[in-house]
Amino acid sequence: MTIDHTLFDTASDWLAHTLEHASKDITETHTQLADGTRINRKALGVLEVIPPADRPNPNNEALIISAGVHGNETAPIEVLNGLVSELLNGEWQVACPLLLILGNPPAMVQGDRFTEANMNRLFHGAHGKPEYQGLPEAARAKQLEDFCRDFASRHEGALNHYDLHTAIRPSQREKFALYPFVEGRNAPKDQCDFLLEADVDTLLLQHKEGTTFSSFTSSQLGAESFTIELGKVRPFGENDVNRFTGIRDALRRRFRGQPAPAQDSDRMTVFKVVFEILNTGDSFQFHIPDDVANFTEYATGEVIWEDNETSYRVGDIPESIVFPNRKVPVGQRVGLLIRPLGNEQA
Ligand SMILES: O=C(O)CCC(=O)N[C@@H](CCC(=O)O)C(=O)O
Ligand SMILES: [Zn+2]
Repeated sequence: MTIDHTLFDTASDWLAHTLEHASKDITETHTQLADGTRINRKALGVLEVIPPADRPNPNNEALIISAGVHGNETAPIEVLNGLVSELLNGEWQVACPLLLILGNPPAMVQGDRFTEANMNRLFHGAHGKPEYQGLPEAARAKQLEDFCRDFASRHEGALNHYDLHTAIRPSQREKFALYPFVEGRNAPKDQCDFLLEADVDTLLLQHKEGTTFSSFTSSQLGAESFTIELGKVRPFGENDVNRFTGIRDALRRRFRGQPAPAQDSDRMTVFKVVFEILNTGDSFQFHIPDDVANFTEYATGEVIWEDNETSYRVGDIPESIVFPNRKVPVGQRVGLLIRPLGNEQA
């Protein structure tokens, strides 16, 4: 492959460059591909890709794609890096503006979810809270917000953001997406069809605004945004690439501005979040075992968590757990309880 070395110095690709320079400040660099596409390396792990002005953008859109907001969620990082290599290698031409982000390079080097604080709780302005001052993840979350705001202001067309993750636990539904809550907004059919194209057949509707990256772009920038869970956390090099061809091919198709293939929308299973379990402090007890899979269902009456004031029991309709994780700081999410959409009675 031919690589433009003004972009990545002597590194073999974008990911190698990002890992090599993870703890350094690097300057913005601009380059142009032979076909006139401009590529701006805006900061470490952040590329803006701008097609020539006279190239049609048939889907009339601008895309923000992020991976590695959690440093140990490596499969989507490898997918995005592979697409960047294809583009730089001239294998296809890009049709729409792209902002491509590898979120947390120092955590990627360590192979950890984060170094000092969970960056996906620091968006939507949360990075400014006093308790996060001086933490690297707070500075990075602010920087990424600024890049996204600037990108949104300079490019026309529908703004979309897909924040790609993998989950800590095994999952009864391997691939699923979360739709951030915005009052009055419903997930559009074309977005659900894109998820199906990417082999993501389960959608969780959030019930309130959060401090995740996708919640920020959705609420503050008016983007159609999703957090997408694509499988299970594994170290670099240990991912089965065959499990990620759906998202790779669907993103490549969007980057190229090609039309969406038809989908059978009935294949999408939709859940809504009914309760966000938070670590309430010293007396908090979580009754879900550490090794339980995402989407494990709990029957009516089962006690899920309790503290000195509250005992949370499943209501008249069974509820399933997603993202169980007791090892979070006080005030943060220990898990989500969900129900299939349509079971509205209870
Ligand atoms: O497996 C887990 O427990 C976490 C996987 C993960 O990082 N999920 C995201 C979801 C963000 C959202 O709710 O949109 C996260 O926890 O940040
Ligand atoms: Zn994650």
